[in-house]
Amino acid sequence: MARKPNIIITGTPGTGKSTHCEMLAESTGLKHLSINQIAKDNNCYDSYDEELKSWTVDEDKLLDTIEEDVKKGGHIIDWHVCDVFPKSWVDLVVVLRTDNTILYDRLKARGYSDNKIEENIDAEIMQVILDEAQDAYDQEIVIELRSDQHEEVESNVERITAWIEQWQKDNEESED
Ligand SMILES: Nc1ncnc2c1ncn2[C@@H]1O[C@H](COP(=O)(O)OP(=O)(O)O)[C@@H](O)[C@H]1O
Repeated sequence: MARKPNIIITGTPGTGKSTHCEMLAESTGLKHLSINQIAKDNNCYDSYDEELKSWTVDEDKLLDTIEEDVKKGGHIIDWHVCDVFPKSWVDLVVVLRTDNTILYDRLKARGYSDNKIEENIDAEIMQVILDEAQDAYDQEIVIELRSDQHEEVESNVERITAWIEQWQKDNEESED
């Protein structure tokens, strides 16, 4: 059977990663890997950041935990960090982008502290994650999609689904 692609859905917290991943997993049958949840379930942490009130992830332990599964293909990786996954694992990187004022409201609604909101809004303005994605992976596989409005979730998912179908066709052909 043909291999299925691995896709990273990344972006600043609140841009809509898990919303997109859930819908995409439903429409494609690819498996949604919520990295925050996996890190928590497998205790892949190394230290606690007092200022941000969150744990920092032990990336080596995290990669060891998911390697065997991800290498088989067919996974949607959902995390705000994208540049730690080996290039050979990754077929497409989607960076979600959200308008600052919309993102502010989403993070406020989530109950984030002012510090944490400010840090995330600054990262979105500076396009930190897009830069990281473009530095870590080939330009052709990194795409940037808007995630301001609900309708965009659906159109983005359609676009990624079409990309997956094309990828699978191309890969079947190259197997002949
Ligand atoms: N494109 C969008 N339009 C409107 N609301 C959105 C959109 N994407 C996400 N949301 C909402 O924003 C909040 C954060 O989305 P979520 O998927 O949890 O983000 P992330 O996983 O990137 O932190 C949720 O309440 C979600 O319903």
